[in-house]
Amino acid sequence: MTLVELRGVSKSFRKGDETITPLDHVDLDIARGEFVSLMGPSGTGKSTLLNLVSGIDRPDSGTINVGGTEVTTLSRSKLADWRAAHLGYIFQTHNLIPVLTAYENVELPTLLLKLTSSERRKRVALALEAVGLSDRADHYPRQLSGGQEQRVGIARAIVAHPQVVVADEPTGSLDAETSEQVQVLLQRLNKELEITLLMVTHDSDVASIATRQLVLDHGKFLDCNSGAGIR
Ligand SMILES: Nc1ncnc2c1ncn2[C@@H]1O[C@H](COP(=O)(O)OP(=O)(O)OP(=O)(O)O)[C@@H](O)[C@H]1O
Repeated sequence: MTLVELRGVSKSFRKGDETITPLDHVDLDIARGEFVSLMGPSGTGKSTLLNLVSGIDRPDSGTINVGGTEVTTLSRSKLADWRAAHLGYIFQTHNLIPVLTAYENVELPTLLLKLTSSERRKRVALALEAVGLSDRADHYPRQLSGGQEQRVGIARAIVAHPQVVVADEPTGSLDAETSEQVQVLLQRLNKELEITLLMVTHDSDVASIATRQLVLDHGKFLDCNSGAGIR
């Protein structure tokens, strides 16, 4: 069943006198439970695609449907509510708030949801458990290793039980061993918690952990290991 559906999506930016079109009438289907990796040369529009799927930016034309919601038609305030409930975002650098503990950082997105305080506590505890950091809940980011910080960032991305998690180079700033741990974690989240993932990476080894690999170049998807879902 298709969870993310892009149809005829285009996005251009003006750079001085020049217009660049990172995405040119792109179609894409991602099924529920898929783990899709997206590679491609620098500046080809990978982050732009993530920003469109997550409703951070809007396309110039085309439609983007996520879990039955036509994201492109939502008002700014509806979009913020939708994103809080249905979308998780993992960044290259974890973007944790230094004055908040791991628990409080993970709790943050849930404050935008209508939950009782006991439901909220349960969700945060489950998310920290999923990334193996229950024992670090009271630690501040400076008291955590780089890999642990990234895992807190991942717990924060999944705490709202989103339909889709997008990840922009989640291992990009990690050493090889820590990157490996995060890759194993992402695969586990996909297989065990059935989280649908769309991950941008420059590293073909990291891309290979996904169930489907896409390459974006000159505004189009070029290549993948399965033709399904791309035109
Ligand atoms: N808000 C913006 N304003 C102007 N140009 C933009 C904006 N966002 C992206 N671009 C341009 O669009 C193109 C695609 O950018 P994007 O960040 O999506 O590429 P990318 O494939 O993720 O690159 P990288 O692999 O280097 O992260 C680039 O040329 C970039 O400069």
